[in-house]
Amino acid sequence: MSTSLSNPPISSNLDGSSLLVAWQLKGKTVLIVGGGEVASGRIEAVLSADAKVVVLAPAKGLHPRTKRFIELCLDHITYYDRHFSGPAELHKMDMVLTALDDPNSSRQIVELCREQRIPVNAADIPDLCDFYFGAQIRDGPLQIMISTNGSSPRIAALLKAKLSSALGGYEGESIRRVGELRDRLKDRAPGIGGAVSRRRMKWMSQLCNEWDMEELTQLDDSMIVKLLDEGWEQNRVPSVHDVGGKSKLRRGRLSKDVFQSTFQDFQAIPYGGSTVLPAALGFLAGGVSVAMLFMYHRQ
Ligand SMILES: C[C@@]1(CC(=O)O)C2=NC(=C\c3[nH]c(c(CCC(=O)O)c3CC(=O)O)Cc3[nH]c(c(CC(=O)O)c3CCC(=O)O)/C=C3\N/C(=C\2)[C@@H](CCC(=O)O)[C@]3(C)CC(=O)O)/[C@H]1CCC(=O)O
Ligand SMILES: NC(=O)c1ccc[n+]([C@@H]2O[C@H](COP(=O)([O-])OP(=O)(O)OC[C@H]3O[C@@H](n4cnc5c(N)ncnc54)[C@H](O)[C@@H]3O)[C@@H](O)[C@H]2O)c1
Repeated sequence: MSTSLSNPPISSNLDGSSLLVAWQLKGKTVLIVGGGEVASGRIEAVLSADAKVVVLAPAKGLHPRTKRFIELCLDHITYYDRHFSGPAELHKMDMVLTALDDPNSSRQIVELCREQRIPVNAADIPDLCDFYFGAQIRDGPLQIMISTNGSSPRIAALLKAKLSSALGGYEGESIRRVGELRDRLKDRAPGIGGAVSRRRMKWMSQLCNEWDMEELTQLDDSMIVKLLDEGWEQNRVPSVHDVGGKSKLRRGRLSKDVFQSTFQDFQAIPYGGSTVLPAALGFLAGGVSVAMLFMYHRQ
């Protein structure tokens, strides 16, 4: 299919789904009403987002996991042993989650939240929710949420198991290391928008395309410095081996087309000095790499 800038492709699936975002809760306060098993999952989810949590539920209905969280996370959870008592409970809340065995109370709490424009989820009444939870896979900064938009939470849970088993276990660490490199790159070449931003984006994308994801877990302090000195400063992307790491060459890891297109995009970006020498060297290195990949594929 050919595309052009005047006729860019847009999704044909524009309605009937929900907005998927990574909501930032650090420093915010979340009220959880209810203390059963569902509430315990909510507590875990908001704690992983560094929120302050207020739990409101009679002690006699607490699930053992909810109890454990309350006992272990004293710094993060404020617990009140009582039923929801009215609008004053919502004071200064940034989000409210109800997980009750009493739909009437759920409904009332949701209405109060609406009046105060506080985003709310009621575990038992999807129609009243501002947002749904989903099945979650977490590995450090990697967060995968599977949502069936209210149609089949069980299938979301089953898909989670399927997707988890397809992961290698190193992705979270790769992402953490790349995050560190991105921060250091922004320190070295600061600025928002414009040519420097475009050049940073191309360089980062090319690195992630060319290195195997598992290789990225090796990015320690000294490799990061080398990458920036010998890669970024010289307008090239060294291999993991070039900066003192161990290569992990896999069959089919990078197609010739992908390599050539990212490499050409990267060359097209101007930077401080002359682009002729690095471009020529890059072209030579690119040619050699493509030839090596080609030979590798033919073995
Ligand atoms: C994904 C997950 C996340 C989580 O809760 O953290 C989640 N439900 C999970 C499990 C699960 N929930 C239920 C079953 C029994 C099987 C079944 O009913 O199908 C199972 C299966 C199990 O336990 O394995 C019962 C159920 N769920 C809802 C209602 C009310 C209703 O539908 O009316 C009823 C009672 C229905 C009734 O009375 O008949 C409603 C919602 N549940 C959602 C999320 C939202 C939509 C998400 C989506 O569609 O993707 C939504 C709309 C609101 C919300 O909760 O935000 C979590 C799996 C996490 C994991 O395993 O990782
Ligand atoms: N969304 C989901 O994933 C999902 C999954 C299963 C069940 N559900 C629904 O979620 C609800 C909660 O499920 P559960 O298994 O945790 O139930 P549960 O019966 O174990 O827990 C209910 C909790 O709510 C407390 N409670 C009741 N009224 C209250 C009030 N007015 N103020 C404060 N606390 C109050 C109870 O003391 C108890 O701690 C149920 O309605 C269930 O149908 C949702």
